[in-house]
Amino acid sequence: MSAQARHHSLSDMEDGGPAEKRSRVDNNQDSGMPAPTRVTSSTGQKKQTRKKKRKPLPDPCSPEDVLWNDVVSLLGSESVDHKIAQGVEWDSPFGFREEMEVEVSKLSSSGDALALGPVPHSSWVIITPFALPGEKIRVRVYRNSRLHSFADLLDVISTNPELRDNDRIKCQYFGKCSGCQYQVCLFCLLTNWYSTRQMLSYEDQLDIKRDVVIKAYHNFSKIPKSEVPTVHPTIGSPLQYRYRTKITPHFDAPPKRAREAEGANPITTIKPDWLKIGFNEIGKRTVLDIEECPIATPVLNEALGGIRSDIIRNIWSYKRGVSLLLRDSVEANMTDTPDTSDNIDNLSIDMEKHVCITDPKAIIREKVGKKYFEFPGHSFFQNNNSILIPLTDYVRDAIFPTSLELPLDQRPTHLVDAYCGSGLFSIMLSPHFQTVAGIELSADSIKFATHNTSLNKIPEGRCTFRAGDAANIFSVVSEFPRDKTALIIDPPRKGCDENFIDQLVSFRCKTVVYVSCNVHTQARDVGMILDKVQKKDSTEGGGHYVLESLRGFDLFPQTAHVESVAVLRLR
Ligand SMILES: C[S@@+](CC[C@H](N)C(=O)[O-])C[C@H]1O[C@@H](n2cnc3c(N)ncnc32)[C@H](O)[C@@H]1O
Repeated sequence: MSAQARHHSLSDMEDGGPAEKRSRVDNNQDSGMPAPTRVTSSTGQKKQTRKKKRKPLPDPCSPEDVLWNDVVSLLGSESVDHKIAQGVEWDSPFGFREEMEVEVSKLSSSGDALALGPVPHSSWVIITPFALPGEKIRVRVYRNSRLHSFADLLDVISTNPELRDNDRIKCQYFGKCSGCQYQVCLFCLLTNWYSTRQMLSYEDQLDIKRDVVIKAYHNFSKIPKSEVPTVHPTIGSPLQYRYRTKITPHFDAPPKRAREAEGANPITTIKPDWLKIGFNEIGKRTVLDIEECPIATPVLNEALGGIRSDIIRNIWSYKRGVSLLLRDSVEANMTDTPDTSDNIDNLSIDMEKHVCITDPKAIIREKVGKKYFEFPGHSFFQNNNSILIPLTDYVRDAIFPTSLELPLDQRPTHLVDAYCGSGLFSIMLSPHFQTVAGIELSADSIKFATHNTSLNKIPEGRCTFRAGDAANIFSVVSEFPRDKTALIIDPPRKGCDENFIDQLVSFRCKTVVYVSCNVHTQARDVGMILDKVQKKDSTEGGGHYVLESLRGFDLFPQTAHVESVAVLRLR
């Protein structure tokens, strides 16, 4: 669900009480309809006419669009088409703060409960957080949209014992905190990203994430069903709590009235009531005070206490709110040199000494298997270290499938790493290639990707990195032997642009492994690649891609997000 949609804004809550709000929703302002215009009738009385103006439809593949597809799938496309033909798809039967009981039918791709409205409004969908399929719930509507309304969960009247076990919830802030939304890369801010799944067993979480991958390819890839492989079970994270290596809690500066009441600015050790240091409260713009975050690594939680005390002591000196950065870093140990052999077997990282770094300019160090990665605190690195060996091994095995049993002289020798960050895939897989070329937009990350090749003593000249738009890599690697080249793509949430895809289609190397934290844009891009390659193949020859495999990786346990890996092979 979109951040916009979930965060029923302060104005929703503050400007006017329920009655005023109720009339606003009845007038369809919240549902994208314009305010009624007042005209004077022949009797001199004012009456209202309504000019219908449609709200723009969501951008394809946006979180709103993903949700709309879930709504259509629950209502059935015939019923939806019928409502649209009647022009009533924005006419919600529900008013602001209207309460009702519904039964949850399924979960949306962002992890919210979808229910049909109570009879006679069962061709309208109600969307609520924290409830599970099969549960009877009481909800209160706070916003209407196209054939659906968003509602707060008031009560779970009857639970689904097959799915829900509240004893599994390990976080005291569960149900209130939207913190994870603020802990991921910038593009993840566009989506709601919080811990909604703790009441589920881990196996159920993995199954649900597999369904998200299936649905994404069904709704967004435009690939014929017969050409979409059976999605493999989601690979679980070795750590399901204490895994996040980066958190970004925040706090507001003292409000004016508190400053005035305080007079001077004394140093204090007692936290004023208004001071909250943590993550946003779900559905609000207020901060929820967080003393520990169970999905963050232990060193971050240990540091959080001291950081909070420092803020409390100096709170009166802050003129503005602050967003903090806490990153888990392996302390540099000169006796612990990176492994230079071609063996990238996993080593336990438990022996490492970890520290919490808060300076965005400071260098963070992570260890993945036997390799080290250094990068500035402000730059991108995957946030769940515990699953990086399974993930990079999986990508390696996709490029060198044992099932193909290729003779040595036909094995891939060249790797292209698009959107390479500070070189994770390039460096982890470098022992298996003669030549690796990476590209990445952030010049800082590229500086560190190059540094990481020396840090890991990768033979000189094997890995080269350049800063720039990913599409620029194809002119650099034009001499690579296509039948022995593999391409890894790991773009941000918005996916690849069409220029990149066009050049990929012309380049057409043997294997493409597409890793993505947004399976919906991945499905769209993979569909486009297959389509464009097929058209080119039918006119120019050169082979077409098949979508060989699809699988989710749980980089984000306890949240609704899934990392998806698609493997394309040229035939
Ligand atoms: C999901 S991260 C993956 C990074 C890396 N593969 C890793 O696993 O650490 C996506 C990366 O794409 C970079 N990026 C964003 N837009 C880009 C573009 N147009 N061209 C190249 N890189 C881009 C971002 O800076 C970010 O480092």
